[in-house]
Amino acid sequence: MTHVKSIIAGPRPVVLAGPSGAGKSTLLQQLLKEYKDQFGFSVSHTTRNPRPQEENGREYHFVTRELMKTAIENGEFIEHAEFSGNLYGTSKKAVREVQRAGRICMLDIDMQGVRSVKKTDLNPKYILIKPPSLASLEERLRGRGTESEESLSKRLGVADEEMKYGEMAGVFDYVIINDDVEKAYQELTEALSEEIKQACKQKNTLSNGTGGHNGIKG
Ligand SMILES: Nc1nc2c(ncn2[C@@H]2O[C@H](COP(=O)(O)OP(=O)(O)O)[C@@H](O)[C@H]2O)c(=O)[nH]1
Ligand SMILES: Nc1ncnc2c1ncn2[C@@H]1O[C@H](COP(=O)(O)OP(=O)(O)O)[C@@H](O)[C@H]1O
Repeated sequence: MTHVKSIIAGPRPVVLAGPSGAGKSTLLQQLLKEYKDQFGFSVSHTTRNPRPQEENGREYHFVTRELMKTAIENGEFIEHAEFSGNLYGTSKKAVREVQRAGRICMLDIDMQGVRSVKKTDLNPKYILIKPPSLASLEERLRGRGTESEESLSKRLGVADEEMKYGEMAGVFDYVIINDDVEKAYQELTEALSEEIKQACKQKNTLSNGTGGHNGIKG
């Protein structure tokens, strides 16, 4: 067991995993927009090249392999993995920053990352996002227009196995099939309803500064 709790205090984080193209980013973007005070994104490091709309420090910290390897050796990461020919990893700092802001930390990681996190005491809630079929996954990944044929086939090549692991009993707390995106989003907010309720309550308490009372005297 790797201990990370002692350096990362705060509410229980949430892991979103599922094959590339399942819709994790789409659902996360909607959640982080609607509940921007309640949830925060764990900005991972990666050695892959940024896509046209991506910004360094927002979607990822885009770094060289050399820099990332050194940081891993220095113990700066909770977990890391090689995916489709690139390194990806969650730094302790990324999670700490979200926790410090009083938000629930959302991690978007692959199945290797899930396996690694399970060996730590981070103890997140695990949510699996699945596409309705492998055919629709391919269609969506092609439609996104971000991948070369090589990268596409690498992603599809591991998707089936990733889902098989994800579907094993006890690995995930919730499984959401992202067929209709609005329905999937609703299921996600239901899976997080307790977190949303708690975070909103806490925010109200903080904003009126009275421990729950509305502050109006008399
Ligand atoms: N283990 C691990 N996986 C990550 C991390 N960040 C992203 N990933 C995963 O890496 C895979 C590829 O991510 P990306 O290149 O952004 O492609 P996309 O998920 O298809 O948009 C996805 O399965 C992500 O969930 C991380 O910090 N650790
Ligand atoms: N329910 C859905 N129906 C159709 N297309 C979708 C749906 N959800 C997401 N997409 C599209 O599929 C592609 C992959 O989604 P994305 O969120 O990037 O997946 P991931 O982050 O899991 O790799 C994107 O182009 C996105 O707009």
